[in-house]
Amino acid sequence: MLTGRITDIVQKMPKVDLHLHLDGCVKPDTIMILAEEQGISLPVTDKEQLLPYLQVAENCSSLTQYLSKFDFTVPFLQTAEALQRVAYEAVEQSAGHYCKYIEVRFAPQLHRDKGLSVDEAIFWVIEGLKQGERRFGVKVRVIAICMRNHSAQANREVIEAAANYMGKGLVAVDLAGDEASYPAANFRDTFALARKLGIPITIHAGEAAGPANIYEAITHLGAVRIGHGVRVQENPAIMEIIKERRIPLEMCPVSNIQTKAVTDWDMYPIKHYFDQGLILTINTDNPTVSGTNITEEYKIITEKFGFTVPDLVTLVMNGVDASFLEANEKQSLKLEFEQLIGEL
Ligand SMILES: O=c1[nH]cnc2c1ncn2[C@H]1C[C@H](O)[C@@H](CO)O1
Ligand SMILES: [Zn+2]
Repeated sequence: MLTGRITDIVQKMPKVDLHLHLDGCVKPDTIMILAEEQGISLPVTDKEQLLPYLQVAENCSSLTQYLSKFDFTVPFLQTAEALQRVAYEAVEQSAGHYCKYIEVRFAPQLHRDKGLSVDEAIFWVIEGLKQGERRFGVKVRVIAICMRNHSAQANREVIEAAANYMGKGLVAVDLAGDEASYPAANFRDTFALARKLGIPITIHAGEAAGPANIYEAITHLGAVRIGHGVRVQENPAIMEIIKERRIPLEMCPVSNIQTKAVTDWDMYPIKHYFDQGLILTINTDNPTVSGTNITEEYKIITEKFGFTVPDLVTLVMNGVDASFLEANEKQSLKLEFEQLIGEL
């Protein structure tokens, strides 16, 4: 158990969340409302019963099983109103955990069943996020995701639309989905276009497949951050490159255990990576799907691995440093964090 003091610090500490999926943080209440509004019938009548449809079970055994939860939620997120609403609520939820900056990611191509264009999907998500930004005082940016199981053309559309929103709320592009079935090397052309258009890149890698994907992501796709990267230790040479180049890993502890990036908490290499000098950031991935929140993530790693308060501060500040904000914005955020941390 953590002492009261450290629990208090974990709670009140200003935080960032750099790896947060929009469709992974929809509240059960909101699904009930969206179902009613959109005339979609639900398999259950109250929100407690709804939770198992949205959240992975204790015995989740793979990333593909984990990803199946999104099949339930995504059909509710096909309109401008729904996207705007869940984006706003993502900010609200993060604000409740003292997040001062978040990067919300989503895959525009998953939200087009009712006729939205890629551009419109991005527009409405940014609208909701901006509304949340103003209301809750959290700085927010968006990351557009290309999906591994989508065509090169579909992913090209995402990159092209993302380019139009650079400087207008969007800061980067990503690749997500079934990593084991679709290696990073399949996406060289997609991310060559992102580089050509000057869009920063983060890539989910080393979660459901080995470090070769991490190597591919940083050397060929141009990733400057890695989503998860949990399995990098399987290749010490690649781990050395990640360390040498100071590539931040967006670790999402609860999700990483659920997807079986490692078998269990005893095998989770977070403290080892930290002690080795890798640049780690702590994030939620999918609060609803994983049944987590950012406070819980910090609590768990502190409890299980003995991170000290100065370690936690390092992890938080790593997040500020690794953000895709402009240099001057990052500098102001850093100062704000230093001040807030000093007051703890
Ligand atoms: O942890 C993840 N790994 C790979 N793909 C993921 C993860 N969490 C969510 N996704 C997928 C499922 C969502 O529908 C999609 C867009 O947010 O991204
Ligand atoms: Zn993710």
